[in-house]
Amino acid sequence: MIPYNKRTSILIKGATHNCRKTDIFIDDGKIQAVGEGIRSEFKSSADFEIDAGGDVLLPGLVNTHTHAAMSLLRGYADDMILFEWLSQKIWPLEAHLNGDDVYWGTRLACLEMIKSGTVAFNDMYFFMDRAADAVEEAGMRACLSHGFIDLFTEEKREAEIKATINLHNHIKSRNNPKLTFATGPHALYTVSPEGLTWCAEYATENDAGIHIHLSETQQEVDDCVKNNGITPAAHLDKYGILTERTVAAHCCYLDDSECELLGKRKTAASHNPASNMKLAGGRAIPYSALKNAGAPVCLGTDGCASNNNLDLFEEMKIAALLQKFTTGDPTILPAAEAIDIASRTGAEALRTGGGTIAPGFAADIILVDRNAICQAPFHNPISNIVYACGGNAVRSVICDGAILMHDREIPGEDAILAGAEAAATSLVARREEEIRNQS
Ligand SMILES: C[C@H]1O[C@@H](n2cnc3c(N)ncnc32)[C@H](O)[C@@H]1O
Ligand SMILES: [Zn+2]
Repeated sequence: MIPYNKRTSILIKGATHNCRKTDIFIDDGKIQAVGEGIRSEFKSSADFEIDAGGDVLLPGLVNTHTHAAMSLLRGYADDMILFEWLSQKIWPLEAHLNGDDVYWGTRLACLEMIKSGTVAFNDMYFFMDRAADAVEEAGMRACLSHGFIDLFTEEKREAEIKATINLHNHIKSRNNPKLTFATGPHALYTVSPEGLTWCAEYATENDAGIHIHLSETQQEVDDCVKNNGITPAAHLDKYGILTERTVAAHCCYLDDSECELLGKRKTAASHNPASNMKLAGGRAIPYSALKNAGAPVCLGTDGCASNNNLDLFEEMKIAALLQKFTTGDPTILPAAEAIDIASRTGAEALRTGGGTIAPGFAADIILVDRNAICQAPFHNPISNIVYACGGNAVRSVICDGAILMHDREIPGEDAILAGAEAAATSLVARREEEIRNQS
């Protein structure tokens, strides 16, 4: 019997780590020991053993920008310009969302993320108490934020403040260390200065994260400079949004001084290359400038309506290729660094305690199939993982010392697929009925 979703003491034997055979012992949700031949020392302490058979051991991946329940909108609206896509298709459909939709959409998203080696994610959406149900049942870690959109009116701002405080209280009441809270000011074009200030102050008072979209398009930059006389990052900084607890998604159009500012504030930039390419944002994140400025760069998928999946293996490859292609420099963002931005830097930004394979770190780890086609030949498993493998090469996932997937099995998968399919069908039907009534 596999003890799914329950903390256990686990001995993993014969994994490949840093090109060497290694064992790893996990207990109390933490990595206790890593090394060749530690099995004799820990054999009697382990409740469960996994024979890794050479599978590649990696830190669990961290998706630093998602709207998980948008998995229900996968394929609903593609091939459009960002603002038209949001205002004509996505927001009118989202107006019909209810808590059950968010529950099923987040269940589906968690299933997809676990299947592709992700253990933690940073999520901004609505009805987030129901997202919390889904995350908890899946056994993952998540930082949850209510998408705060006041559209520059005081009435909406009051409602968003209430929703944010309610979510914070709800998460505290669950008393689950794997669930954390962030304020979620959507973007500078949807949130007033008063709203931004409130989100910044509330997060700082509560030592919470801040999750925001930043500098996704040229339009956002042009409008910000026209309306405020300063660049988007400077605008957010004016209202206290750029902190070391902040994750800013996209960051495509940051200029050098904005990269310096993120570096100074230690604000993490979440790179979402697939979404940027699909929505044709027109520019890749200034990866080297951010890195040189000391700003942590991490990786995210964005929602399933603009990606259209949650596979961070694909995202690592796209990130590496996009940097190489746009800079003309094939040495930029090498494979090991792509894995680093998909795991360690994200774990640090979300303060999960994981992201590194060493004693004392959270037992958030994955095993990638040694016998997958993408690992043949086995010259360089790190290269294979970034440039050849997809998330379906992941065999096992452990989060907080609990097994979430073993040999690609996750309990309840069929019921999740059925529940999500039904929720998506009903959501679109409600929107279609509205369209019929309007015409
Ligand atoms: C939280 C809110 O963010 C919206 N959303 C989803 N994808 C993007 C994007 N690339 N840029 C801006 N907003 C986005 C969701 O549709 C939701 O309305
Ligand atoms: Zn987004």
